[in-house]
Amino acid sequence: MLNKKHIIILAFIIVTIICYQFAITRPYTPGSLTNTSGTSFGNNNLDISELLRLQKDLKAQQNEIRKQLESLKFSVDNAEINGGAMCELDNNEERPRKQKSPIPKPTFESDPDLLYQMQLDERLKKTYKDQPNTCIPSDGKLLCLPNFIVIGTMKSGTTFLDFYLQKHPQIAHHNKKEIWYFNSYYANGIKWYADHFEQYNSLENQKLIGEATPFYINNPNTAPRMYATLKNAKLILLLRDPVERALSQYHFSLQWLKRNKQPALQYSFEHLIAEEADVIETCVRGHERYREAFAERKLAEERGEVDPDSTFDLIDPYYQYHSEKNWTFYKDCVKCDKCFQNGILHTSGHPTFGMLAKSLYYEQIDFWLDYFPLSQIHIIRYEDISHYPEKVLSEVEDYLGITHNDYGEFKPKNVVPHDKMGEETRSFLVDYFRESNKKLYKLLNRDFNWQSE
Ligand SMILES: Nc1ncnc2c1ncn2[C@@H]1O[C@H](COP(=O)(O)OS(=O)(=O)O)[C@@H](OP(=O)(O)O)[C@H]1O
Repeated sequence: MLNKKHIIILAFIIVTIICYQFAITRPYTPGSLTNTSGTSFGNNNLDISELLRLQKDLKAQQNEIRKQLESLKFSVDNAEINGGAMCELDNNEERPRKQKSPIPKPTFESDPDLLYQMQLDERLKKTYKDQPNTCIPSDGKLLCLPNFIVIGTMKSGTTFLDFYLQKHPQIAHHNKKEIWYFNSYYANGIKWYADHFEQYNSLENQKLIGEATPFYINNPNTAPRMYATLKNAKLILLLRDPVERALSQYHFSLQWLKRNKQPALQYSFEHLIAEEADVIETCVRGHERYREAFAERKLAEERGEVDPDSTFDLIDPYYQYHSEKNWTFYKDCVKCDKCFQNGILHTSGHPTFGMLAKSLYYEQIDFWLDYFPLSQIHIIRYEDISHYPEKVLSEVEDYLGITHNDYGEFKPKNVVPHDKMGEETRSFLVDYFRESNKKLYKLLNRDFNWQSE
């Protein structure tokens, strides 16, 4: 009588023979034997109908072998269950009985299609990304653009975040943190933009691409351009207590002007913020007057009181006063109709401009919401970076759909040492940002716990 060992050896021999059979009767793969015109291939010179007949025969043989294999496996399994009990008695060992289902489940041996499907699934998994595909074909290669973009704000830890994300194994390297494509170099085109990032020639094992330009958030051209180019990109926005952010920008500006051999700033922080507050007020007020006057003019034209071809002049004393100063950010503001509507002065990227305006977060985000939904903007509270850097990074990783990385020790980046501001200035600024902060907390349904009182 056959014992378990014999059955297993026999089964092994049979399986080996069957595997050999499979190897020589592999399933027909479209494209391997025929071309699109249906003509014959190779040295055998077989025609297509003969090939199809052969394929049918092989499939039938294959099915027959598969059936035999299943019944053989079934009897081996049963013998193993029964024989197992005997072995337990022979060896006087306690061994748990195997709970085998009498109906065999499909395995690789019994179903080569299953093996193929699993291999395919594995391959698809490798190329699957929970990220928008931001690659386009160009000159026979893939041109890949960012999947995520840190859009601001200036002086809120963007260098820190970018530095550590660049250490993540699933993030591609860039040749610089701030590319300024959407605010300043848009005309250079996407090839120029893509050249700043490590590129790939296949979707397999592709990394995520990202950059961090803090001036994107406050430039009125950026959101529409970004929407037109990368409307599915994941956006990241860091926000710092607006009062502290403004002071940090001032000190950074002093340093920047020196480093770039520019004339030093003539004014104190207090002087600049007072002046900017006046400009913002004027700018917004000036635009309101302009709109009112323009509406009146249109009515007068309709009533036939004014010749529509005559010029429409609005002499606003505030407007004139600030225009004469030729401030870049005032000119930007004049050009940006949408900014006026939001009551916000969008400022140029120059570090000395917009110490207040860049801290009016609600107004800036409100503008972006015309292009991107809030769910597409991951917001980080700057103050959490120093207290919980691991948490901040792991939340970013979750948002980007990448693994949690061990970054080692965290160190602050881009630090500009400076003194604290005076109490009077602080209370002016706290007051100045109160309304905007309130609206921000409501919009994001989140209390940033900045010094509001
Ligand atoms: N880990 C950590 N903890 C606390 N603070 C940190 C950290 N890393 C960077 N920083 C501070 O972030 C400020 C620089 O921000 P940015 O890199 O966004 O500046 S920039 O806009 O790119 O110039 C700058 O703030 P100031 O020093 O007040 O100017 C940095 O000191």
